[in-house]
Amino acid sequence: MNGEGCDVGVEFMALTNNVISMMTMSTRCSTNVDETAQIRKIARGITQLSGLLSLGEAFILLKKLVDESDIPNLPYLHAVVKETLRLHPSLPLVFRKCREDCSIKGFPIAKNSRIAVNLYAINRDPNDWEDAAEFKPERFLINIAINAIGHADQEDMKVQNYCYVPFGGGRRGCSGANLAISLLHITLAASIQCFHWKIKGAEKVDMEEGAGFSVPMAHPLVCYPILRVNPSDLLMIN
Ligand code: HEM
Repeated sequence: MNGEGCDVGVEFMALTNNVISMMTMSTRCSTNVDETAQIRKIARGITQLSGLLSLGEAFILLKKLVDESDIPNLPYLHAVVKETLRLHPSLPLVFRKCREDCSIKGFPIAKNSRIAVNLYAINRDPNDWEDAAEFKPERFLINIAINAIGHADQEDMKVQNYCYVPFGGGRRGCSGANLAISLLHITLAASIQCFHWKIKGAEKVDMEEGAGFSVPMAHPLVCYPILRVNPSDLLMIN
């Protein structure tokens, strides 16, 4: 599952990207808490072992339409969303005005200067990220595992150290980050659970980046949903 050359990874990355641009989609409100813990453990195991290829199948093991209560048990989904936002932040540049004279890495910045902070470059800095330009959701799984045994979450440290900044940072950081993340997870999870995605006219998604302030895809993603599981059948099981 390493690298942007991986078909499935790239497909999902593009799909996640697409979901990011559909942030207005509403999410279903969860009313049921189905404690199928064993099934969730199996799903999680499969998801971790086989990566994205099995994600849809793992979801089917849940035997119900995935909802918010399942999201904490889907580490690979978290990892894919995180990695996609790392490589393709929706807002690659943010701007600040300096309130006083300062210096950044030895460069003097005069009071009232306007500076652009390159989030895109920070998220791909090879000093902070191994194989920085590659799509490797697994890098976040390692940290989830570390977290599970009670050590500090390295990715949280990266957020604190401003190495991972898809939502900007500081006082003017994105105030919708939590909402965005939860919408992304649930929308992506349900899209994967219920549909196979066929890419129009290609086997692989072309992730080449085009020109523009938001660094859009050079070749916009067009894909067709093919029913894997009927969502209303899953809802009836609930
Ligand atoms: C994946 C989805 C999203 C991404 C990647 C994203 C990213 C960002 C970034 C990079 C900034 C600039 C932060 C900075 O200057 O340091 C920002 C600002 C902001 N975002 Fe988001 N955002 C997302 C979704 C949302 C949503 C869903 C909402 C609201 C419901 C939202 C509300 C805001 C607001 C109000 C600001 C301005 C904050 C300020 O200037 O104080 N964002 N966002």
